[in-house]
Amino acid sequence: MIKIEGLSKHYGSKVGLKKLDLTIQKGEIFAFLGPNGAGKTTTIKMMVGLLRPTTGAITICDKDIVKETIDAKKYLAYVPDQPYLYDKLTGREFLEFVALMYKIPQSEAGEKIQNLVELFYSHEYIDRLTENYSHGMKQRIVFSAALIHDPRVLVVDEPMVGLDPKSAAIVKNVFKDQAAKGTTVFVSTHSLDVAEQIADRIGIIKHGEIIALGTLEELKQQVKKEARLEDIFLELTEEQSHS
Ligand SMILES: Nc1ncnc2c1ncn2[C@@H]1O[C@H](COP(=O)(O)OP(=O)(O)OP(=O)(O)O)[C@@H](O)[C@H]1O
Repeated sequence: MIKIEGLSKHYGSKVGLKKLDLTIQKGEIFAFLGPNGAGKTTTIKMMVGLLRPTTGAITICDKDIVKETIDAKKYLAYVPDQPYLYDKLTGREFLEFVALMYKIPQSEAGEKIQNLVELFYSHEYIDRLTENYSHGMKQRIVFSAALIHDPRVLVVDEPMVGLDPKSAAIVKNVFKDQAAKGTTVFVSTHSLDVAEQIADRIGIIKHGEIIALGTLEELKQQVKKEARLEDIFLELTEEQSHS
């Protein structure tokens, strides 16, 4: 479970996030949408302990990410929008390294890695140096690394950027499978289709504030019409014209 209370972030005089209260339940897939510069990455970086909040608190499975960082991170997995790997390691060596970081016994790590290779269809390239991987191959290894310690909370920034349809389908299925196992999945995305297809609830943020929150059906009621998520998003995030 993720609990966010009174969260804000100021960059000097600039406000990146105003005041966010949000709880995401165990087993829920939450899609975080918003136009460029709305505050999505700011929120995510605070959730995963990469940025200090100006005010407020975030707990990951009841562990405060600022005060109990290591404990919170044991439950957490984060997939950033850009996949960073070590060029001179193979995919398998990278996963072995991550398993070691999480203190997964060597006797278990091999089988876990093999299961992830199967889940992400990475057999063909897992034993090649990652410097020769495409973006999509790298992203699949990063997802595998994120899941290796069986996280209870998975936070993903822009999962579909640069993925081909097969990789995108794999990732969407992984989100659904993870949620079915009880993992909380928080996904920031510009892909309204992805949000529509997989999210249990959707939050739309604009200028650092949540302006809509609920299931797709609830958002439809908010704009009082039978609309696609794209129409709802455009209506809610449209700038007021100043005449
Ligand atoms: N390090 C920083 N210093 C100053 N302002 C920042 C910094 N990082 C973000 N901001 C500002 O905070 C606001 C929110 O930015 P953020 O990157 O969180 O938006 P976003 O919703 O992730 O956008 P995008 O969809 O374009 O990635 C923007 O106005 C941005 O200019």
